[in-house]
Amino acid sequence: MSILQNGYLTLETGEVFEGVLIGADKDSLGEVVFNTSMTGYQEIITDPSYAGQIITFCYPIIGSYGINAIDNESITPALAGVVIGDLCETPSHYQSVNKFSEKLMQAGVPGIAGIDTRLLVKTIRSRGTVKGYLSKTKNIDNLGPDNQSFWVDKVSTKKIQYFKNNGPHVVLMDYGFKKSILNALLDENCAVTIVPYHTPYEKIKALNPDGVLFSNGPGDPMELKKWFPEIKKITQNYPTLGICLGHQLIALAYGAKTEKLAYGHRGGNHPVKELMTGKVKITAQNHGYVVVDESIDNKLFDISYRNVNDRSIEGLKHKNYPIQTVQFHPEAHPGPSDTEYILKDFITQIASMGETVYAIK
Ligand SMILES: NC(=O)CC[C@H](N)C(=O)O
Repeated sequence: MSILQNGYLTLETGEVFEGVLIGADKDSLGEVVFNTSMTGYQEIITDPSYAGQIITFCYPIIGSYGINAIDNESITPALAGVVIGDLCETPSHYQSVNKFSEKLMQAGVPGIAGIDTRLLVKTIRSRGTVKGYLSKTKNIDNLGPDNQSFWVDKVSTKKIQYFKNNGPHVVLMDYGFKKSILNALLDENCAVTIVPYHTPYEKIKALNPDGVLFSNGPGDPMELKKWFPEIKKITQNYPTLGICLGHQLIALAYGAKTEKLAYGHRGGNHPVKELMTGKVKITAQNHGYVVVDESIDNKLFDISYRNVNDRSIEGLKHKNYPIQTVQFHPEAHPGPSDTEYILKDFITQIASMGETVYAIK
């Protein structure tokens, strides 16, 4: 049992929040973001897309249903820290095997509890996403060593992994994929090959996939600029689905631009409108960047989904190639599964295309 120690979250804009340190005993610098989901803290802290970020949980009590053995989205949490209101140290759930604070400790992730998260979120909303420093001391003048890093390289697989199955073969381009994406493919009987993010077209071709899925992942999509030509080539040769970072990368590979949102979309209740049908779906989201509306070549792409709150781009469909991309998370986890049909439709599509080869335009 550790002795509670006071600590501080210092924002680069000067605000200081005092609380109690939890988790790993170390200082940490990261982009301070917030997630509005009411449940799903385990999936959130293990989602590799949060690498390098300090997550503020808007829900006031964290830890009440513990940590279970099945809901991790990756083996090692990559986030820089967590900020919470009340910490529950007496979890109650039949599947719970661990406490939230112990999970943080084991994962080497520092955190701070007892924070007025409403005030912190209001501050981020007015300032835009800011950097913050978690530490035992106030660091108003010095935010500590910068942890700027190419996070995709840190969280992507180092070696090719293959999952045998009877259904269509999907290559999963791993920018820091969530386990739920792999599970959704395996549940539909897909054979899956997970490949590192820098895998070129020729190597993908040698794997002979029926379709390619570009995963979610951390950081600024422009960091992957060097690989845009290969990404474009892959999408011109295989039916493609892009999720979140994958969506941004495909848009960029075709000449669109991305920009940073003021404070991102992170939560489990983001309404998006499917433009073809006018139907609104409630989606799980976690992104700080977005594809710039005016930068999309409307001779190449149709906009398939828009966010109902801010009208930002939530999905694209290529006019000639079987390429579909979504900014939100059809695999859910945590959050609603209203859009899981997107993954199912992709698998049905690649299964029905079989050996079809289509000419590059
Ligand atoms: N979940 C993701 O794939 C996030 C994509 C990207 N890192 C962003 O923040 O916009």
